[in-house]
Amino acid sequence: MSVLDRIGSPADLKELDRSELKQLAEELRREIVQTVSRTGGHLASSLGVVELTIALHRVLDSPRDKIVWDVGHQAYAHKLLTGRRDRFPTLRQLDGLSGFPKRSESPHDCFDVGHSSTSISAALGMAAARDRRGGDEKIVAVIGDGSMTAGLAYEGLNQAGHLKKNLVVVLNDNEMSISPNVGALSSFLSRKMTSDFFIRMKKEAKHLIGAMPGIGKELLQLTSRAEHSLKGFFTPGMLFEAFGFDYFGPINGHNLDELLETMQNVVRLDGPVLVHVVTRKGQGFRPAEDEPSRYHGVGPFDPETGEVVGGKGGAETYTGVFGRTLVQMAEKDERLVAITAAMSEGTGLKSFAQRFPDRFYDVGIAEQHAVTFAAGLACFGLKPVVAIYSTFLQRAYDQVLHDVCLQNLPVIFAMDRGGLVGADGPTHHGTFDLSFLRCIPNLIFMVPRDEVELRRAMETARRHEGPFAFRYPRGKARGLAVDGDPEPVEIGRGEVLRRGDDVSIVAIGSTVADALLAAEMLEKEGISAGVVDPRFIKPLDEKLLLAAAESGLVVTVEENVLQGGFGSALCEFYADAAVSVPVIRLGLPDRFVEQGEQAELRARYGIDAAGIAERIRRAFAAGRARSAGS
Ligand SMILES: Cc1ncc(C[n+]2csc(CCOP(=O)(O)OP(=O)(O)O)c2C)c(N)n1
Ligand SMILES: CC(=O)[C@@H](O)[C@H](O)COP(=O)(O)O
Ligand SMILES: [Mg+2]
Repeated sequence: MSVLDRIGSPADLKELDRSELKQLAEELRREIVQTVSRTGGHLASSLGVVELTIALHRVLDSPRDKIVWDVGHQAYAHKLLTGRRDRFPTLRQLDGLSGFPKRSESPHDCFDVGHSSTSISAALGMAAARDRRGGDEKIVAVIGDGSMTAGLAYEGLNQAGHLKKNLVVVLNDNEMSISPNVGALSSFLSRKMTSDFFIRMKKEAKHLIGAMPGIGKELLQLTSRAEHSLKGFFTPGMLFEAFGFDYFGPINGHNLDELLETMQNVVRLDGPVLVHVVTRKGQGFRPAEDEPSRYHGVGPFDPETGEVVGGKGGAETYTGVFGRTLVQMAEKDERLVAITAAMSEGTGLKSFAQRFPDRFYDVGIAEQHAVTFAAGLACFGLKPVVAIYSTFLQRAYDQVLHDVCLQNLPVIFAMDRGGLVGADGPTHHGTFDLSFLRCIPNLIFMVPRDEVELRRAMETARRHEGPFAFRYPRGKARGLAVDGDPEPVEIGRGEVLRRGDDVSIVAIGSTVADALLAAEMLEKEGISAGVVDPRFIKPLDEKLLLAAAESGLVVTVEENVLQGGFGSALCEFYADAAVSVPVIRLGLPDRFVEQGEQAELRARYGIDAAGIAERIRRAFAAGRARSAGS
């Protein structure tokens, strides 16, 4: 029987001796690699915190005590130790175990996550609530150095230092976000200390200077000004101490003895404490150690060699088309600059960064800043392209509205992962943007149906002197030829793709292809369906929509929530124009959609070709039944 076989709940960890704990770390890593090699998932981050997870569960009493994981993409060992081993093979599958902590999944998951940098605020809220009701639960937030680049984390630190609640923040520092971590803070944290003695010496020198009666404060300020010669006095701890935290570290996050000793001590302390743990992303699996970005979120791979299976060949991804086209455009238009919030791989900006290093900005996980930074660039005549996942743009809503659109600034929002993203599930589906952007004045919003149209959207956006957004899906494009310079489209002009007398299917973005397939199916059954691509969510092609109504039945299709989405826009327009026509709206319901493959989810929610055809078939069957009855 393996050590892992003996762990039914975290309480069982307390029965193990130290050597068994080390054995457990190995077994957890093996189990994670084996499973993720089949399911895909966030491998490198999870491998990096195996010892930390064991130490926390050994010292704490979960679920009474709380571990608040930031992002939650590193929580696989936590899942395995908290009674979910039998379901682990279903990780990230339809109706399976979530890739992130989820309160509905286990009492050991105390906060739902997926987006970053929430852990300190959430943990502080729990600590404040605990104290109001007079509890003594221990509350620990675990946040990565990448997630510490977000302003939200500092808002939490700031209030924690003020409230002085008992709270432990573990900073898991592996010098990596998805790509190597960026920014001044990252350089500060990774300043290497040469020995324990040296660290202590610096700390004591700082305390000594600061404590000098009368002049300590001034002297400390002086030392910071004389930056060059006295740089060595400053340790990462000073930053957190300034926020009112007691700082411990840096400690080796793969040394269980060191971790256990530190955690045992810090959870007993009063007030906010920060433990700086240094780990290696991908620890224990060579390919992931060597290429942590590649194995951050990885598809199925060979567990022996790490070689990723599948994925190669076939059509290029939308992301690839976007990245390649942006480089091509930037060669000709010097105003174009590109911005990412820590997602240079995911948004396809790697080649742009290589080709135009001084026109590329990775701002860290700081979506709000990314958008306002773009607004500033635009004020000085540049044309910033904010390449961002739809789901992460949610973070920067006010910046889009207040800093860009209100001032009518020419910022381009290239929204990747629009629509259903698949295995990451509800935290990551980009299924709200049609609704939340549609209501913002000045913004032009196009949803290209394929890669040819994506490139045309980019060119249209480049020429437009105001805010312009376009969204495109995760995954492979349609394999169409995309050479040469893209032609712009007329803003607000859609297209009739197929004529039909009985029903008009008005489909937007990636749903257009399915609408065309559905129309073909229906034709064989004697239903003549037209297909219209309105191209723009805003402004609407009113003439085209009026013409669509002439068929006597309009069906809208979108990969977005129905509330406030494209179908709503069409109905509002028909109401305002006093057009009376039955409209059937197909899209996502008013609830969070689960994880699963994109195709599985589209089928489940009836927005694939079969679903669209079936809904129209039913409408005609009901119509026939009605006329038979009258
Ligand atoms: C608001 C938000 N923006 C971007 C992301 C995408 N993302 C997920 S993990 C990650 C890097 C996190 O780095 P870190 O916190 O250091 O964790 P590590 O993977 O290094 O353990 C990023 C950028 C996200 N989840 N949330
Ligand atoms: C945890 C997180 O937010 C990212 O790692 C995300 O899972 C990336 O998604 P893609 O795989 O679509 O790039
Ligand atoms: Mg990191």
